[in-house]
Amino acid sequence: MGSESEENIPCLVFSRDQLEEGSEEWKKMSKKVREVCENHGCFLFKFDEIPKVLTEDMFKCLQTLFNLPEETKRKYISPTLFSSYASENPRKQPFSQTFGVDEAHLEDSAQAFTNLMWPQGNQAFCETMKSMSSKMLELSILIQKMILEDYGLPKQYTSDFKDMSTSNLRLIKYKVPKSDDKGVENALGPHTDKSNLTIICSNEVQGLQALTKTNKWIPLNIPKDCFAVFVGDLLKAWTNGRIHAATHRVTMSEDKERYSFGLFSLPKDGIKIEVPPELVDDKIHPLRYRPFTYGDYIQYFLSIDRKENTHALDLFAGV
Ligand SMILES: O=C(O)CCC(=O)C(=O)O
Ligand SMILES: [Fe+2]
Repeated sequence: MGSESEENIPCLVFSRDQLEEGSEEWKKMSKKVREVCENHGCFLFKFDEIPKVLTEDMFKCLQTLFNLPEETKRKYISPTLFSSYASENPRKQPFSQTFGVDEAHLEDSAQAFTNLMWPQGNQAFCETMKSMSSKMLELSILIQKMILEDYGLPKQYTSDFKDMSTSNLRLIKYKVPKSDDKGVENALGPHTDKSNLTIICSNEVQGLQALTKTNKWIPLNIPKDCFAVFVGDLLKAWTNGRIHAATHRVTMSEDKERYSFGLFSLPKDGIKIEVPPELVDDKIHPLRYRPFTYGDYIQYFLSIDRKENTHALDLFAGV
C-alpha cells in the first residue's frame, strides 16, 4: 500500500481472498478501505480479476463508439439525468462527449444501447460493456459493504444492499486541448460525485486531480491496470459525514485524447438515505444529515448554481 501522506493517494491491491466476505483477510482490508475513505475520500486499486485484456477491449470499444457519426450518437436519449449523449458544447462541456448507460451489466440494457448505436449489431461491444460493468458493480458493492461493516453496523444494513442499488456507466471522451487551452482546469470542473461510490478507469492520458482536505490539488495518476474510487455525496451522508467525498476535476494537457469510463453506484428510486442511529452520538458525531431521497437531492442540485456543486449536500441535507 502507498504512503498514507495527504500528498499520496494510496493504491490498494485487492485479491480474491480479501474479497471473501467475512474472512479475516476481508476484515483487514475493510479497515484499510474505511480509513482511506475517511482520510482521502478516494483511492486507487488494482485487482487482477479484472483482466487486462478486458480493460484494453473496453478502451477499443470507447474509441469505436465515439467515432460513430454525430447523428448516430445523438439518437441516444435517456430518461436518466445527465445520461443522454452530450456532445462537446461550448457553453456546457466544451472538452468532452459523454453517454450514461443505466444497468449496463444487464443483457437487455446493454443490447438496447448497442443496437441503437449499431443497428447491424456489435456483439463485441455489448459483451465487453456488460462484462466490465458487472465486474465494476460487484466491486463497488463489496467496497461499500466493507466500509459499512467496518463501522460495526449490523448485517441488516448490508445484506440487502445489492437489491437497493442501481448503476449508471458513464462513458467519456475528452478532446485534445488547443495549445492555448493546455492545462485547462475545466475539462471537467471541480465536483463531488452525486453517487454512493464511483469507480473510474482511464486510458494512459492522465489529468484527473483530487482536492486534499487541506485544499491542495494533487494529480491522481491512474497506473495502467488500476482503477480510481471516489466516495460520493450519498455514502458520505449515509455515514453521517464520517467518510469524505473528495472533490475532483479533470485537466487536459497532453496531445492525446483521453477516454474514461466510470461506474456510478446509486440507490434505487425512492430509497431513503438515512443515517443509521449507530453512527450518531451526542458528543463526537452529532447528526449531520437529515433523511432524503436521491431524486429529491438531484432536483435540488439542478436548481442551484454550478459553483455550489461541492457544497450541495450540506446545503440540501445538512442539519
Ligand atoms: O474522467 C475522469 O477521469 C473522471 C470523470 C468524473 O469524475 C465524473 O464523470 O464524475
Ligand atoms: Fe466525478
